[in-house]
Amino acid sequence: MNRSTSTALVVDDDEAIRQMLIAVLTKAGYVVTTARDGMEAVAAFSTQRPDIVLMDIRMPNMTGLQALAEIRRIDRAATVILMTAYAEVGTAVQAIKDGAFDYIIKPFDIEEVMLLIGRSLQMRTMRDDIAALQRELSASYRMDRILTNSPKMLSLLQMVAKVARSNATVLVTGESGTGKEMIASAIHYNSTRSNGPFVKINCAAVPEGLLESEFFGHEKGAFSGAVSRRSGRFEQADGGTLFLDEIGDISASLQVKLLRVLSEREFERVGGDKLIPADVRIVVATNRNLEEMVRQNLFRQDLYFRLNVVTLRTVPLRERPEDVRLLSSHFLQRFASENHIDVDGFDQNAVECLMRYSWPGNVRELSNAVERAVVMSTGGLVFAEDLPENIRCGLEEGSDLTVTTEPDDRDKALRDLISDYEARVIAEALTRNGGNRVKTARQLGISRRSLLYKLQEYELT
Ligand SMILES: Nc1ncnc2c1ncn2[C@@H]1O[C@H](COP(=O)(O)OP(=O)(O)OP(=O)(O)O)[C@@H](O)[C@H]1O
Repeated sequence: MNRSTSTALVVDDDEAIRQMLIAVLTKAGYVVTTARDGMEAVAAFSTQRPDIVLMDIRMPNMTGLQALAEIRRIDRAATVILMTAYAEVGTAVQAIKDGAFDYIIKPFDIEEVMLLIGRSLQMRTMRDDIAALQRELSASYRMDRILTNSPKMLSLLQMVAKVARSNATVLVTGESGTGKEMIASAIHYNSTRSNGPFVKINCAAVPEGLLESEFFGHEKGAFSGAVSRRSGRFEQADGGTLFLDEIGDISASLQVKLLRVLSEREFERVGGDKLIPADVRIVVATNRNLEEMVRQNLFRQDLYFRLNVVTLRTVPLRERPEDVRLLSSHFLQRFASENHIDVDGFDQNAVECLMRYSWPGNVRELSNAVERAVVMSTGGLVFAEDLPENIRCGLEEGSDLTVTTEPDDRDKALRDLISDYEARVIAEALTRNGGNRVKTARQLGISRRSLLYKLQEYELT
């Protein structure tokens, strides 16, 4: 903060102190206004919003403490320094608990006052910077960062917006790489907890024996290796959202403990006996079928019910071909700029490959494929040859579209083999889309007219 433009409000019923502070602060470059009691102070604060308030505690009409409460009601981030006689230090300490920045004891040393004011303004600048950073961060998780042209995804995002407003526990299900974590962060950053922390833990990535301490923290000496007290993710997420990814992977005993926190809203650190309140909104995700796990007694039914207050299902990429085009262009631009490669777009064959492939790894796989293609390209257009081989051929692992040459195929010309393959791909896509030619053409990345032509050519009508 630029000190020359900082504003200060001096509040004291003692005229001499007011004059003295006006003189010193003005000399130091502050713009100073004054008030004679708490009531005037609150009125001045609400119209002028000074950067700092220097206020006596004992004043007529409204005391400094009452005024502090009123000022904090107007702006919780107000910076207030209280002035007090030695006998009132106990009250001043209480005032700090109530949100005052600090206090000074009268009679005070003017240098000490200036130092304190400087420090408080520094803190204020830091706090503003952090808030701006948090806003930026939350903006980067805003829903408009989730790119989609798919009606299914748009209705999912509408649900996300509704759910975000509540405090309900949310279960996000869906295949790997479909954006479950993105949905969880969108819930957090669009909720009333968005200024609190968004803490995540991948339950499958932490060894089973350590997961309980990762969740709840531990006391010093709770187990060998617990050399000091450590807070867990529940504590770190206090006032915010805790995202438990791969929840289907937690042990039976941890399921019991999680159920307890969800119902009682408090927990103990491992090796501790103090109950710690859990002011945390829980979002969990899994790509496993929890219902089936419940049937097989692998997941507690009561926990499943607790987690399943609202379920959001992400949409696999193969069910939203419109997003393949949108996301591949987005990733192309992103990776081109990150790698300083001058790329204009995809060549038509590359687009066809991208549209034809069924993306078992979903958006993550698409992002990796485009990154590779951009890196492999020599600039200009990205060609099919730049894509990973399986995508170039429209194959995913285990695909029944594998091209095998039958004994009588061996004599066929390459052109005929390619035609046979193309006919199979088109027939498959047509079946997948229930015979809808518009959808099939869009998915294959070819025009409707060329689809009709190929249908005739291959007698697929
Ligand atoms: N609609 C989208 N728009 C932009 N980027 C997306 C979209 N969906 C997913 N992504 C990106 O794809 C990647 C995978 O998404 P995310 O990690 O959220 O998936 P996930 O379902 O949680 O995966 P996993 O189950 O493997 O943990 C991330 O880099 C994410 O930013």
